[in-house]
Amino acid sequence: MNRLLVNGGRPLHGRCLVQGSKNIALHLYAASLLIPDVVELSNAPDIIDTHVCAELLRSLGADADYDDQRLKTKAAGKISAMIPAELGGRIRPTACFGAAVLVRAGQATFPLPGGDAFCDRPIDRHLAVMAAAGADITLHAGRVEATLAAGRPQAFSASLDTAFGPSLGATVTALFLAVTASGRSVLTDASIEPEVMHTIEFLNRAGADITVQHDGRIEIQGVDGLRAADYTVPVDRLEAGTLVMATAATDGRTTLEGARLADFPSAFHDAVNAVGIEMSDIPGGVAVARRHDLRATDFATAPHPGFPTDLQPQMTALLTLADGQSTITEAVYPKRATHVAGLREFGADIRENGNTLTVRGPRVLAGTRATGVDIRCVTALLLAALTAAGTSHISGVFHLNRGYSSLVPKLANLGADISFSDL
Ligand SMILES: CC(=O)N[C@H]1[C@@H](OP(=O)(O)OP(=O)(O)OC[C@H]2O[C@@H](n3ccc(=O)[nH]c3=O)[C@H](O)[C@@H]2O)O[C@H](CO)[C@@H](O)[C@@H]1O
Ligand SMILES: C=C(OP(=O)(O)O)C(=O)O
Repeated sequence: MNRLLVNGGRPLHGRCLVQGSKNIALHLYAASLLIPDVVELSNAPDIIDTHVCAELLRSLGADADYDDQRLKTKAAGKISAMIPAELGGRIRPTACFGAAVLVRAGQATFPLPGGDAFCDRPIDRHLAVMAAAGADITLHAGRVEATLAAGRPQAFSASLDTAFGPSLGATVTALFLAVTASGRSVLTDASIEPEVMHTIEFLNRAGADITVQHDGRIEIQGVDGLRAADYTVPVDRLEAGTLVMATAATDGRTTLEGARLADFPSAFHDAVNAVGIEMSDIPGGVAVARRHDLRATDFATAPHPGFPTDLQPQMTALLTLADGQSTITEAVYPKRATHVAGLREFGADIRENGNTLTVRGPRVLAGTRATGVDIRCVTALLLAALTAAGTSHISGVFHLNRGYSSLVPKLANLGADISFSDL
């Protein structure tokens, strides 16, 4: 079933449960490799990336069993230094896994990151942090080889800044290298994405000594080892944000169970509020509905609590329905515009100039055939299809399944006319 068949124009109504966060879960899976004892991660989403990570953990010598939204790991024995390309090349936090392997095995060889291919995924900050922790590093034929001369990371100081702001992934890599390093490490310009904050909370629960200072510095006092821990993967703010936009796009009224207003970054609230979407905390979830007809707005993606880059394609789709001209600036991944061609197939009026998209609306979208080439691209096309007049065929379901466990049945339960198709 590699296509979606959508008959658009049906408002979404009702309640649906938001899944556990893909991007937080992936970093927790990598962190579990640091812990020789049992780790239980509950509310772990049943998505392709979870299964790839479980297989990766097993290939490295750890136990990893996924069942009923729970990943249980035990990395007690010898950890292999080699992350295979066919697994590490399919997910994004590959260098974070590489750092965990380096800590456990004293050496690591890993491929360049996979995940969505909407633009380059540089790892220079990850490698700089590994070098600062005492690793010798070579990069050859798309593989990194890292060896800790002392067998164990040394304490270090590092900035996690990039030309596009603090690196989420490199901050997690730095945390992994510092938790059991000999001495006190200091991270500056560190990312404060929820992925980082939850990884810190999880590691501290496992016995790490990590403190986030008022000025944003992260200080890590190395400990001798980590102990068994469990953690509940928090709500997926990206699935929740997608459902907020799907509700507004179809002029529906939904309750997103398990979510709270505090789960969404402040810039997301600002943008949806400007567009005319009402969100409120109610018992058990967040209620969503339009406050008035959709209005154009301008926004830029930015690190947390900025507008998330992973919701930019969906917001672009929504703004095609809004009255007026919207300007969208993609400042985290300047080339993240894979959704534009597909949205134009639906009749959207979008101009692209560098990292800026200009959307003119409102457009009456018409059902079409379109192909999604990455997770949020296919999600944006799905949003367009939910509102378009007539039937749409969306290809690229694989990408959807990488990140959403059951978005399609959820939308169907809310009243969308959507199904999988072989056609
Ligand atoms: C801050 C931010 O929004 N990070 C996003 C990033 O996380 P992810 O961890 O994948 O990427 P980073 O946060 O590290 O990347 C942020 C920016 O820094 C650059 N960079 C990164 C590492 C490095 O060594 N050198 C370098 O230049 C990247 O190209 C990017 O432009 O992609 C994920 C998937 O879309 C999103 O969920 C995250 O929200
Ligand atoms: C781009 C994303 O993830 P990945 O990097 O895992 O493809 C995303 O979650 O939107």
